[in-house]
Amino acid sequence: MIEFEDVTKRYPDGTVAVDRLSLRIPSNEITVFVGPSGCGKTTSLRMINRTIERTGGRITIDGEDINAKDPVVLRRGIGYVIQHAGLFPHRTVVDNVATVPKLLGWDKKRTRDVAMELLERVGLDPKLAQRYPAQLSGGQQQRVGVARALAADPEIMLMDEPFSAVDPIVRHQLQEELLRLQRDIGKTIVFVTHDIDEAIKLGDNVAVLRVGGKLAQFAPPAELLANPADEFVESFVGQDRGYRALTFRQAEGVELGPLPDELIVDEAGKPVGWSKGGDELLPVGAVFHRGDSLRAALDAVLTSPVGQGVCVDDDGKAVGAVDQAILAGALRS
Ligand SMILES: Nc1ncnc2c1ncn2[C@@H]1O[C@H](COP(=O)(O)OP(=O)(O)OP(=O)(O)O)[C@@H](O)[C@H]1O
Repeated sequence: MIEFEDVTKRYPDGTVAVDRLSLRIPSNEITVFVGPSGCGKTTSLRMINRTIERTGGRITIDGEDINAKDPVVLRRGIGYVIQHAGLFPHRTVVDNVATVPKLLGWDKKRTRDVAMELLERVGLDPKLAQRYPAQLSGGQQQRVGVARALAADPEIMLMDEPFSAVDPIVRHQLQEELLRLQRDIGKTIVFVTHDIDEAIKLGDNVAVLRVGGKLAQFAPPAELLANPADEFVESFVGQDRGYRALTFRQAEGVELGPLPDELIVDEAGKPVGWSKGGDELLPVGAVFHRGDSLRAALDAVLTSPVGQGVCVDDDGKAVGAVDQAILAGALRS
């Protein structure tokens, strides 16, 4: 656990970037710092690896004050990923990933093996290993940045707006991959973003900061959406928070109706379209799985041309349908 106790950062010009911040960042989970520009997110993050020194309070990792450690030793146990990846332009991809293992004096073979394995883990084709950063797309560079931060197998990963500089589609992919990776590696990740949707999607816990570096709320995303602590948090999480809160409600409890006769399925039972009587088929619309959220179920109903959302099992076989009336009942409960 990383604990902030009354942590303050006052820059030499008098700016108070972080003001008596107290919070506990649980191990092996993703904690997101979110808030408007200038609210002290980056300052808070960088005080953890002491690339910015706090001016008041205490930060401990597993009970030990980080100031009791040599900063170089401290940073070896903490991976750091930044916007635009910050790769070394004159080193190949594999050499970039191998940066810290080389500093630690690992032998060549082990270093290379670990670097290649990590490239694969973050979803990069091994063929890219010998390229230089400028020969990669922005999304690929970010993946290399994540692989480099993971190379020495640190307990903690600090990620400062790592996905802000890529387009929305790549950003979505990188977010999904981070969640997948985290299911395997279970690191303590502290992630900074100004995007509340990203915070809600990635965070096990979200710390909302307000300008002046004060903590407005620290809570799991579902709690943040359901019970914003004050007007600032409420306006920051957005107008459609009720709808977005459905992301955290399981569709599992929704009673499925029978498959309508108009739904045409193939021989494996997978939905192929809605029959209009003749040969023409209307598209199925979005489908949802049993374990999906109520938001996915609602989306299926809204995108279905006949107002019936199709539920499928793990093999893609249609197992039931829901309509507005069934969903309305689920929402009321
Ligand atoms: N070296 C510095 N000297 C003086 N003030 C600074 C310094 N670095 C940052 N600040 C100020 O501290 C406050 C917090 O900055 P910080 O970069 O931590 O915010 P942020 O929430 O990460 O912002 P953004 O989302 O825009 O990156 C801002 O008012 C900023 O201008």
